[in-house]
Amino acid sequence: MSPTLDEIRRAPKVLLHDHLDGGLRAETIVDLARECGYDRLPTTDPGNLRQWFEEASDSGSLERYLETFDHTVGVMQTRESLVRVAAECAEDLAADGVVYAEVRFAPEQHTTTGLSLDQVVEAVLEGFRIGSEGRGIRVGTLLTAMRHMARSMEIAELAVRYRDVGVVGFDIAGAEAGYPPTRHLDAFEYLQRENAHFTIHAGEAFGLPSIWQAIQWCGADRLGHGVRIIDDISVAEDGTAKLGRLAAYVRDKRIPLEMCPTSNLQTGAAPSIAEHPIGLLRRLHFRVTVNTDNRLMSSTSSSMEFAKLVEAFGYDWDDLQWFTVNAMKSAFIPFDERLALINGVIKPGFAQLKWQP
Ligand SMILES: O=c1[nH]cnc2c1ncn2[C@@H]1O[C@H](CO)[C@@H](O)[C@H]1O
Ligand SMILES: [Zn+2]
Repeated sequence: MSPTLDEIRRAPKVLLHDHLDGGLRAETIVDLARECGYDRLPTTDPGNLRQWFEEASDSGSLERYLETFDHTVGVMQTRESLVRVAAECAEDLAADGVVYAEVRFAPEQHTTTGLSLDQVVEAVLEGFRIGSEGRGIRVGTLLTAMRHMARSMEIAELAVRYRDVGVVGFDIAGAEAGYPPTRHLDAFEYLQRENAHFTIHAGEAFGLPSIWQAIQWCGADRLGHGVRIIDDISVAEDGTAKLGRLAAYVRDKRIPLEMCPTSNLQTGAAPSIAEHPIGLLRRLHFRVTVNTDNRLMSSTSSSMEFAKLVEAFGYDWDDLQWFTVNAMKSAFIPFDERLALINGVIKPGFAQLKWQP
């Protein structure tokens, strides 16, 4: 019997790729816009607004997809709004059965009314603390630098400054084509010298050169999306696969792929769930993880991403546990803490679901 959406919601899940400014509740956007006088929302009806985000994000282009963030970022410019959005994020993830999450956002985008980068980070950390308390979830924060801007070194330093109080890593995001990761090489080299962890959005809207740079020039610990790694894999008619040197390196080194199936359909990175590279990459035992990217824009959740994969690929509980353990192994928190979650929470949780009458 394949796992149902309701059962999947009860499974202990791990989420490594989720944007804070891509996961707001529509009601909250409307409230915050009213409070801060933001008057550019396409509609102030929460139901219509939710639908607007989903449709506007479904353009087949990453650049157009990213335009919708003007509205979420636009209402996240005060300490109170950042605390609220982060607290609700933790609550929503916990309600979906996520036990460990790494949520990312770009501090540099939240300073238009005068907050300092430190104040922005402190507000978000406070919100995650409030929203996680007593809900059986742990939330780590990733600080993102925008790849078209030139503040990555500052943001990398910010991530190191807050590493002991909830920030677990660093990322770059934004339009990929025209903005290769090597533009930010100084930031990545600094993080490596500081023994800090980072992931890079690569191989989503641009191909193998972006993935190659992220890994071999910048030293990324994980890849955000990384779907285009399939351009370096050829599959014969009998199903046997031949890996090129880069794909082989990614698999041999167990470099985690933060895959986000629904988001990829919207930005045109994959044609359908059934044809999504995740099917092949899972079969070839790449270290694949399953993520939401932007729950608002994609109208999704961790459970829904899993449910779609179950439907398209016939995955069972063992597959879902494999994705989940992969994600926990790939988290940026210390090894002993990852192990404790795998053995103390994830394996017992899945065992209970697998053996229920
Ligand atoms: O899938 C994606 N690819 C690249 N950039 C993204 C994606 N989703 C969101 N952002 C960008 O990351 C910023 C910080 O969270 C968002 O404001 C958005 O511009
Ligand atoms: Zn992303």
